[in-house]
Formats: sequence, structure tokens, C-alpha cells
Amino acid sequence: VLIDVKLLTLGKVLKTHWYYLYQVEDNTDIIMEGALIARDRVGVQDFVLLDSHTSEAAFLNNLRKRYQENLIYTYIGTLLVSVNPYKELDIYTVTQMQLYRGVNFFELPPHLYAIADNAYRVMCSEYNNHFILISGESGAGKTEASKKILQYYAVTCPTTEQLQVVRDRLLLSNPVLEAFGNAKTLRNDNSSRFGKYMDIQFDFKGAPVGGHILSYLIEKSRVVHQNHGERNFHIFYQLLEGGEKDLLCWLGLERNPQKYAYLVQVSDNLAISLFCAWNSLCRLGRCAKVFSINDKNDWKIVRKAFSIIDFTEKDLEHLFGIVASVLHLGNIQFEEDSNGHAIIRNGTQIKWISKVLSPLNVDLAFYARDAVAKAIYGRTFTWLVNKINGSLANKDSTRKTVIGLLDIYGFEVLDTNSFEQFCINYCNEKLQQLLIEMTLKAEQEEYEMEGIEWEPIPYFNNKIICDLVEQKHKGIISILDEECLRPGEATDLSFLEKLEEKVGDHAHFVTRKLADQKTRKSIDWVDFRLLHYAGEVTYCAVGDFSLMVFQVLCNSKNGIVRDCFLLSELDSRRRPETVATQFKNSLMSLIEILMSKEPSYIRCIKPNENKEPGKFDDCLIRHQVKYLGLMEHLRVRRAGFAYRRKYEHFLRRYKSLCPATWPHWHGPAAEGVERLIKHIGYKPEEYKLGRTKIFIRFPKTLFATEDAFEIRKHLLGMIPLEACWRGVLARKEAKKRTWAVQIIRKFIQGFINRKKPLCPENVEFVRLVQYKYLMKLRDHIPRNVLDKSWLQPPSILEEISEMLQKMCIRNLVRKYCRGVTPERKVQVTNAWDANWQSATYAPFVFLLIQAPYSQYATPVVKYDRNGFKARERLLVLTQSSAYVVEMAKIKQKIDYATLKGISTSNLGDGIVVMHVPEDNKQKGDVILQCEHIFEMVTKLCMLANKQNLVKVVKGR
Ligand SMILES: Nc1ncnc2c1ncn2[C@@H]1O[C@H](COP(=O)(O)OP(=O)(O)OP(=O)(O)O)[C@@H](O)[C@H]1O
Repeated sequence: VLIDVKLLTLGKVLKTHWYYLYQVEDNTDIIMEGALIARDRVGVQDFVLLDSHTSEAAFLNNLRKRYQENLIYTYIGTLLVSVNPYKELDIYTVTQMQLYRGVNFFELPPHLYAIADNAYRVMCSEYNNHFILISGESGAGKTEASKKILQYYAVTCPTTEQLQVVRDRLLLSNPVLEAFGNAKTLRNDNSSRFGKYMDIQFDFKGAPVGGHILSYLIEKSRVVHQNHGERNFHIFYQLLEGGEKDLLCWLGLERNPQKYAYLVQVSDNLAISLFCAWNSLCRLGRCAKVFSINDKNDWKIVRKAFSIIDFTEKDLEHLFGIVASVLHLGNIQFEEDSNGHAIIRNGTQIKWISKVLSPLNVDLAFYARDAVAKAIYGRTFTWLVNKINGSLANKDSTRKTVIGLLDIYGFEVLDTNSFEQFCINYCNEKLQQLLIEMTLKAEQEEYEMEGIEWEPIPYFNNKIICDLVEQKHKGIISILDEECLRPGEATDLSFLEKLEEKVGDHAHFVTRKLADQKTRKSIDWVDFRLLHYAGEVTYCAVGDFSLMVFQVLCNSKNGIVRDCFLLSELDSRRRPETVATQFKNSLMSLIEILMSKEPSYIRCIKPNENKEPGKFDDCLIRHQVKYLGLMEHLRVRRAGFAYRRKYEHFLRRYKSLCPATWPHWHGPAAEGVERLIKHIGYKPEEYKLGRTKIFIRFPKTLFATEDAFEIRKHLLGMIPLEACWRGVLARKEAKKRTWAVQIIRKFIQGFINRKKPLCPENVEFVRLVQYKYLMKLRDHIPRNVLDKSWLQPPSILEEISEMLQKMCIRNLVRKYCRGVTPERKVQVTNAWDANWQSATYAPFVFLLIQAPYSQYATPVVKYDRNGFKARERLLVLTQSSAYVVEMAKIKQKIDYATLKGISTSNLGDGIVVMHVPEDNKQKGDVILQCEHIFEMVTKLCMLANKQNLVKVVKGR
């Protein structure tokens, strides 16, 4: 009667396999592998193995089941889907890292480390470049994933003392970038407000030797404005909270963040003008500390990181000077003079700023102030990234390979979507295209390599949407450029009209005017809607769209300000580039960088909006599954064959299902697989055989095989030992692993042989082999102890054969000894002593051991004095002499009369030297090694002393 069933985490090793402990009433607990039950309970580890069709509901169901079991990772082929657990899981330890190091991708449960390790191993063996693309919406866990991958490389890659500096710099560049580029948002307390691509460079030995970072589209608007409940970039608070008193004094800053307009949330410019009055009332402070953030502590980490990544005091002086100046800038207030021009409200020392900005009205002056602040911060961030790159650069010119980590914002759909969302979504559209192209390419290449006919895969190609955005002269960005840079006044509406005129007939573009009756209401007059691959997004053409280009400062009459903040980057021979074009170009070069590398993908999912562990919000997740293009990817991946595996791996797993392949298949693995699937009964349409792999079309075929395997394994009684083996495996280092596998495999085989399973039809072939061997052995059993022949066993019976041989010899000796009469024993012993050189060997030895005439016998290792070759011998002590005996031959006799002394080693290694003269009777000193040294030497001394022939010399 079953009492309880527990999932054994130990066994959660093999794909789709879990081990259960069945506690039964009579205390005979059973450990059983439960693929079937596990699939029901914890889903499949690879979405391509989803049973039925690839519906969104089935996808979500699988994800939910796994999430509830704290299994946050699932594959779609080689793509990893990760769901943020919002709690610490014990899966990122050094032991886990070692476990995944160098192990075949599919042999362990899905993990970030498997992706990282796979990219690393392929890079090392094929000497090519890789990238890991990590995407997902804000708070989904991208940054954590990239940090964990970096840590994985830091721990598992070979390194030297010199390289440790590089490793530390790579790791510590993160806190610095996070201080300047991350901020608390409503969705994430440590949200990266920029896109990041980081190359880790490896030398030919696979050691990390350098790095390079590219940053994308930092959210400059945050410098001057944050939404309710959000904060500015961390560095402002860290400086104020943690900065030394002298530093703050030198920067003219006060510790209280509420003194700074840019650090309190402001929703509009009117609010700025009310800032001072409001500030004095605001006691609680809207920029209050966030529980999960410790600015003071983070400041210390950042300071330390700066020193390690080689920033000089002068650099830091300038850097903090800029951070402070942005805060000061935010506190500048304007009012109107009699001409309607803006003048600075207070502080005579910065009147010149007012002069620079004076042609503007108050509103525009505020815009200009903020634009300056944003520009300063944006450029400082770029400078910072360049500076870090300088410190990570490897000047050695030898060829290196790289693994790039791309941590980039996922598809974003807000209530109001502006230029920023347009750029983000365009970026995702491009990356999706890259993913589709590369996955399809990889599929096609694999088919070709395996000699399998290519079958076209139906999928949605989003190139059409990329073209809509980026096409020269015809795309949205080109139209925006034209509108912004043409003479005359450009407005949001004129831009919209241009769009309607040029791309109005595009299937993925809609405006209110172009929309049908039904959708018209949902689009505003100033909006346009794009039908992205992931869904519809309505963008507002007002605001930043034009602002990005018509920067207010461009109206300033001061040429220096204009040049510095608008035209400084322009090549005078060319048209100025708008922000949209700049972004498009940087994206193009990113795609170029990625196209030249081998891809791996991690798609991160946020399970709920409340950062709550264990809560799986179906609606929110469905949304992300769609926006991350997971269903598209799954369809592409499944359209061909759901499952493929190298012949060796497939055969190793399922060989027990066919008598011809169990327990060993001695021919080529491909032929073994062919025999195996024929025996199982695969239909031709269910599979294809490639050059090195078997391709299985439907998951159900694989599951049927898995289930048969599970039952077989259970009936063969292999489970407990298999689980033990996995446990051992987990604890052994990679090098020792092969050894452990061999030992335990032997053990398993011995176990199968000893504990014959009860169900005959499942073990008929094992039993047949056993039976045949035993029958043959019966006719070839040795008849006496001198007969050393023994029938060679088949490999699965090696262990049992060894045991049988020992038993047999013991029986023969016992039988012989029992048959010897006392008179014969005396005779034999005398004969032995008298004719030791011609004695009839082994029977006497055995007899001596057994009988009272021999005083003592023990196995020893004898070392030749020339060359110290070790030989296994038996030392037999009688009343008058010691004999060194080989199994069937007396090799040396030492008369106690000639024994001059005994030396033993004090090193606990059991070495004994018996000192005897070298003459025509004796061969000289005898060097032995004995496990029972105390016992042996005591016996020898007692026997020798008894005859008063020698003195025992205790040696060292
Ligand atoms: N694997 C994980 N284990 C435990 N907690 C995690 C894990 N991944 C993410 N988290 C939690 O979720 C928070 C948000 O993760 P993270 O900052 O990586 O998100 P993100 O996708 O980079 O967001 P953004 O785009 O806003 O930068 C982390 O601060 C951490 O608390």
C-alpha cells in the first residue's frame, strides 16, 4: 500500500526524467523513474516535445507546470526560455557550474550554464566566434542572466594570476555601468536603461583575456524626468548618500536628494516652477530610499570598481564634477522679463547661461536646460563606456575568439508609445529576423550536413516589417529624416501625412484615416499603428518624435552652443543625421557583428507585475510569449523534425529495448540504431536517418520510446544504482567523471547479474547469456588447485565470474586439506623443509597455511635489489626458516641461522628488509613489503629468537 511519493531531486538529471521515492507500507521503499508522471506534473524540458499541436495554451501550460516546480528554464531546441523566479534558487553554485562544465548540452536539465558552456566549448573546439542574445521585457531577468554567464566563465575558464586582473575588470565593469545606466523603475528596482553588447575575448587556450562593450540608446530623458514611483540613474543617489564629505563640499552638493529638482519626480514644467515651494513642504520625500537598494553600499562597490578598472583620481574628479553639474543645472529656474524672454530667477553667477538661452521663452528655456543636461549625461555615459573599454582592451595582437553577450530590451508596448518604443520595437523586429534567418539557416545546414532532403518550413518572415521601417527613401525612418531636415516648418501632422502618402498601402501600416470602420476608433488623429510580428503597437507621432530632431537648442543664437549640442558630430559635407538614423545605423552594425557569429538565445519572461515569487500571471506571460516570438520560433523548430540525436547518444539510452543491442552493440552506432528502431517498430514516416544523427519527426514517437525505456529500466532493476551513479556524477569533477562512469557501470552490470529481475520476458537475453556461460563453465571447472585455467566470461558476467573463480579455488583447497591425515601432514612438512627446492609446490603452501606446522604466512611484495621490480609473493614462516613463495614455486629460503637483522621503514609503507649474507647458499638481503608488518616482524623475531640465532636490529 503506497504511503507517499516524493520527487527525488537527485535524479532530476536526465531530460524528461525524474526519480520518485515510493514509500510503501511494509517499508520496502522503491525508487522509480517516472517520465510519464513527471511529464504530467512538471511538463517537458523542451517545448519541441510538447505532445499535441503547438498551441499557445499548451505552451503556457507547460511553462506553468515547470515554474511551479521551481524549474525556471525550458528549451525550445537550443533556445532557452527563462522565467524570473523572484527568489534565490540553489542552482547557481560553483558545484552546479562544475556539473555543467564540459557536459553534452542535452544530458543535463536546461540551464543558463548549459548555453554558456555549449557556446564556450564550440568556440574552443572550432575556434569561431559566438554570441548569446538575452532578451525579454523589463524585469524579466536579462541582466541577472548576463551576470550569471559572466560569473560562469570567471569560475570555469582557465586563468592565471595575470588574467585574474582581466577577469576582475570584466566582472567589475558591471557595477559601474549599472550605477550610470540603471535606475529604479516601476517594473524593476535595478532596470538597465540602455542596451548592452559585451564581447568577452578568449585566447587560444580558452582563457578570458579582454573585453569590449557597446552601448545602445541610453534613456536620457530619465535625467530630467521620472515617472511617479521611479528614480533617476543610481549614480546621483549613490554620490549624495555615499560620497565623502569633502567630495560633496568640493562639488557644492548637499547630501539630501530632495534638494535637487532632477531627483524629485516632476510631471511637467509648471511643476518645476513650483519646485521650491513644494520642496519645503515635501518632508517624506518622493525620492525616498528604495528598500531593495542600498546606495551607500553601492557607492563603495562602485568606488572600488573604479580603482580596479583603472580610473585615475583626475578621471573621477571630472566624472563626479559632471554628475554634480547635472544636478546643479536641474535647479536653475527661469522667469519672464518684460520682453517675454527667460531670465534666470536667482543666482547672479550663472547669468551667462541666461544670456546664451535668452532668445528663448520660459518654456523653451526649460527645454534647453534639460536638453543640455541630457546631452551632458548621454555623452558622459558614452565616454564612460569608452574608458571601460580602454581598461578591458587586450593589446596583444594574437588572434582571439569572442563570446558576445547581448542584453537588450524586449518588445515594449505602453499606454502611450513614443519614439523610444518605436526604436526598441524596431530593434526587436530586426533581432527576430536575425533569429529566424539563423535558425532556418542552421536547420538547413544541419539537413544538408546529414544528407537529408530539405523540406521548406512555413513561417512568417518579418522582413516586410523591417523594410517598412528602414528601407532607403521609402521607409518610415527615411520619411522622418526628410521631414525633419527639409526647409520649412515640420509638424507631427505633416509627418503623418507624408507617411500616409508614402507607406499608406503597406499591409502593416495603419492610421486613423486609413483604418477600416471597426479599428478607426482605437487610433487617434496623431497616431500611426504598426502591425509588428509580435502584435499591433500604436505610436504617437507627437512629442519626442519631433523633439528628438528639432532639439530646442538648435534655435539658440549662440553658435557655440548650437555646434556643441547639435552639430558637433556632423560631417560638414553630409546632411545631419537624425537620432532615428543614428539608431538605425548602430543597429545595422550590431546585426552585422551578430551575423558573423554563431548564435545562442535566451528569452527571459517576467511572471508577474508584483515581483512576487511563485505567481504565474497567465495573461502577462501570454503577452510576452507572443512578443518574444516564442511560438514562431517553436513552429520553425518543429516544422521539420521535433527531435534529433547523435546515434551514439540515442543507442546508449535506448539499447536495452532490443536484444540485439543489449547489453553491448559492437558494430557502428548507426547500424545499432537501425536495428533498434526496427525492433521497436518505427514507421518510415516517423524518422529519417542522417549521417551522424537520427531525426524523429513527432514527439509522440519519442515519448513511446521513452515510456518503453522507463518500464524496461524499472524491470531491469537498474534504477537505484542509476540514481546513485547520477549522484556520484554530480559530485565528481569532469576529469574523474569517465572513471566514475566506468566503475558504476560495472557495478550496475554486476547488480543486474546478481539480482536477477523477476520478469522473465524482460530479461530473457541477460538470463540466456548467464545460462549459457554457466553451463559451459560447469564442464570446464578446474579439477585441482594447480589448474589455473578459467573459462573467459562475456563482459556482462566478468564480475560474477571472478567471484566464482575465487569460490572454486577456496573449495578445492578446503577439500584437499580435509583429505590429509595427521601422519601425512607431518610427512609433508618434513619433506617441505628438507626438499624445499624440489617440493611439490602449491599444495604444500596451502597446507602450510592451513596446518599447524607452518607458524605463519602472509602475502608480501618482494622487491628485486636490481631495479626494484615488485613481485607478489607469499612469506611462509616455519620453525627454522622463512620462505618466499610464488603461487606454485618456492623462490627463496632464509635460514633463521643466517638472519643477521631486520630493518623496517618508519614511513608506514610496510617495507621490511631481512639482512642475510650473500654467499653460495643465500642471495643476500631480502626486501619485502607487507600489509601486516607488526604481526609479521613479531612472528619472525619470536621464531628466530627462539632459536637464539640472531639479534633483531630495529631499523628506521
Ligand atoms: N535567476 C534569477 N534568480 C533570482 N532572482 C532573479 C533572477 N533573475 C532576475 N531576478 C530578480 O529580478 C530582478 C530583475 O531582474 P533583471 O534586472 O535582470 O531584469 P532585466 O530583464 O535586466 O530588466 P531591465 O530590462 O529593466 O534591466 C532582479 O533584480 C532580481 O531580483
